[in-house]
Amino acid sequence: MNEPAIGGAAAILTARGLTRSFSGFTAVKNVDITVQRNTVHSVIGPNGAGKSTLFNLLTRFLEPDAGRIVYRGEDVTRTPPAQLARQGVVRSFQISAVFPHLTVAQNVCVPLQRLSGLQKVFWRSTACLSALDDKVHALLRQFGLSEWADTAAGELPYGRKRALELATTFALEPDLVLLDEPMAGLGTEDVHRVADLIAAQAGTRTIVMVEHNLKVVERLSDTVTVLCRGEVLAEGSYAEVAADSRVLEAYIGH
Ligand SMILES: Nc1ncnc2c1ncn2[C@@H]1O[C@H](COP(=O)(O)OP(=O)(O)OP(=O)(O)O)[C@@H](O)[C@H]1O
Repeated sequence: MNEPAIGGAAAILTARGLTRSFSGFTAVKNVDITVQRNTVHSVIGPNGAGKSTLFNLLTRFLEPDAGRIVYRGEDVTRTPPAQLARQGVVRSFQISAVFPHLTVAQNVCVPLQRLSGLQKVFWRSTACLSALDDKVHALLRQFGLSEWADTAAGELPYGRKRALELATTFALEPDLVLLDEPMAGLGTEDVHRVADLIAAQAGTRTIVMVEHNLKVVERLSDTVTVLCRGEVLAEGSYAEVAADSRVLEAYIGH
């Protein structure tokens, strides 16, 4: 059933009044969020602010105690995560798991195969690669992985593995991608490289990102929502929220 366009016509995902408690402790409290199509929307906040809980609620990995979620005009508050993924909401990195014993090219082939609707699983053979060769190699180029095509994914350096996770996520041509701390564990050089990869996708996809690296948030985000103690403390451009004294206090307080 189509819902009235809460959040405006350009909104792709809206949540209203999202609330979730654990054993009497409210981790996410009455959160409203509106994600505009083809923007990068980051969720930041001090440790324990409720970012992961919100992320899990939006991707339907957690049930809300209250509130509703609307995706492209449809109420998805109770939609199972797998169905939401089929509707174009793809979450890294849990869904786009990397298979360590497959090569990088074979890993990219898996989601492409799913997308193309091929019935049989050919990923151990060369059949898949020849059928989807051009697409595989275009994706590998796009994500800086061409020279690693024949390397087993498990042997990739950490930063390249993150690039592969992104490649398999974006291979599914999602309308909305949710990235959970894409810079976690990366060294400075890899942070720049992975941020470049995400920046290259921005504008043609909608990206929601939970991220601790504020430099990356500043560079990539159109909108930033700041959570503190489970509630929305501030929202706006990075410059706007960074200039908000309550945001500074929340970070210093932690
Ligand atoms: N499954 C759970 N059971 C009990 N408490 C939980 C659970 N998940 C989260 N919490 C609590 O909810 C609060 C918010 O946690 P959450 O992981 O969402 O915060 P976060 O902002 O992602 O933190 P971090 O930046 O440290 O990852 C924390 O106090 C946490 O201990």
